[in-house]
Amino acid sequence: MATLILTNTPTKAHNYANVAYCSFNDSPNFLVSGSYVLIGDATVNEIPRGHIGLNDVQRRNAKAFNGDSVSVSRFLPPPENFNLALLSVELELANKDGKDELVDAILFSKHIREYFLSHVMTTGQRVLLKYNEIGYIFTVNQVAVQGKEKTNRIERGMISADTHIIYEAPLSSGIQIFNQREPTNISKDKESGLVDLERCRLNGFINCGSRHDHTYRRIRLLTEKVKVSEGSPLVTCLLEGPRGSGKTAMAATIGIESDFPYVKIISDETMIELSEPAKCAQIVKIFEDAYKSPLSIIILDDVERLLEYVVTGPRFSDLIYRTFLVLLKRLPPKGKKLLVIGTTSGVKFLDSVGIRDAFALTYNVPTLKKEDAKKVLQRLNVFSSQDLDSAAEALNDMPLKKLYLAIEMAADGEKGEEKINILHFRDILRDMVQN
Ligand SMILES: Nc1ncnc2c1ncn2[C@@H]1O[C@H](COP(=O)(O)OP(=O)(O)OP(=O)(O)O)[C@@H](O)[C@H]1O
Repeated sequence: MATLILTNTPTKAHNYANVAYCSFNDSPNFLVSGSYVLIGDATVNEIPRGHIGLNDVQRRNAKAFNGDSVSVSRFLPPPENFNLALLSVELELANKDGKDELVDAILFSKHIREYFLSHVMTTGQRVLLKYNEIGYIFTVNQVAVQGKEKTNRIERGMISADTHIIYEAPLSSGIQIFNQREPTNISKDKESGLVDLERCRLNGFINCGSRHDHTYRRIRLLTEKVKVSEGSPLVTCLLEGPRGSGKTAMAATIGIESDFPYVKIISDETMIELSEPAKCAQIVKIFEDAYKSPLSIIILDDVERLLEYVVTGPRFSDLIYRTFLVLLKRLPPKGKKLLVIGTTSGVKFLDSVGIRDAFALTYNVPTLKKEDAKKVLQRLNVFSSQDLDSAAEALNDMPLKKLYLAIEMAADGEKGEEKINILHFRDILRDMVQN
């Protein structure tokens, strides 16, 4: 046990970390008041010897002020498993300026696990962190160490890549949490798959009119059929439509909303910088992992891009092509069911090489008609009611991606204004069409 004098963190930038700071000469690996872990590489020269630097939240939690002496003892993790299976926290905003925040539990947990990997969390501890440029504080309510979920005595453990985090946010906190799942309902495989899927619908998933909705319902129905049907254990379908019409977001939403234990997206992004054979190996591995789960969904996003299709030059990868042909026909083992959803904006090409036929069904995801665009604009609430029809008219036959782009560009030029000026919006659209 040692006594150190309390001071600030070296700079404000050091506030957003779950560490305490001390002089290089003072020993690292301390635990303050049973709560804070001091990690070795956080020691900095700006803290005088014999002092310990804590942020505001830590000081308040320790009920101590700058200049106070605090007792600090060396903390040694127990030799047995110390990783947290479960961390339950209460979330609040560090600065309450009246603005509400929507927090995606899956993405937020990923951030916490990466940022605080190997940090020790103790019941009652309050941690300040920054996420998407917003300051949050979480208070640790409950912890459970792997293999010791039933023991109430353990009140601390270390965050690992497998720690499942549960959030509570009182109504008054201004935080709304979504995508929160019970730990037992979700496998690690599904959770990592869901993170990739959530990235495909960063704008959420809103109703884009009856034609989109029709396709969406058809695919939903397919997932139900796969679940209950005694027929083929493999169902394959293709979502085709113009670039940016919303195919990926639709397939991702089907995956996220399904209760299938294994859901994975295969896209160019998930296989970046891999060689052709490595890509094939990864694709085969994903299918083989799916065969182990009773119910799986695999999304093949942008099939022509996965095939490395280019309009000029060597046209596509023969190796990936043959891999797809095999996998789209191979039946999962007995008792396992798989739904494969492909997306494409190059259906003619897929037709010409016989890949389209490998999918049992094809559905269209169209551009927006003006009544669809109006629905989306109403939801986004960026035009005054008298400009709504005119804006929707200008967007007739546009893919959703262009609608979002045009709105973003128009809103950029309207800093401080609540609604977008329709004339400015039309100018932007005209430029986009001309380019
Ligand atoms: N229903 C929806 N609600 C809200 N945003 C959506 C919806 N569908 C698509 N988007 C958004 O529109 C943009 C384009 O969607 P998406 O990438 O799914 O289109 P795509 O047809 O797969 O495009 P590409 O052909 O380029 O692969 C994305 O920013 C996406 O988040």
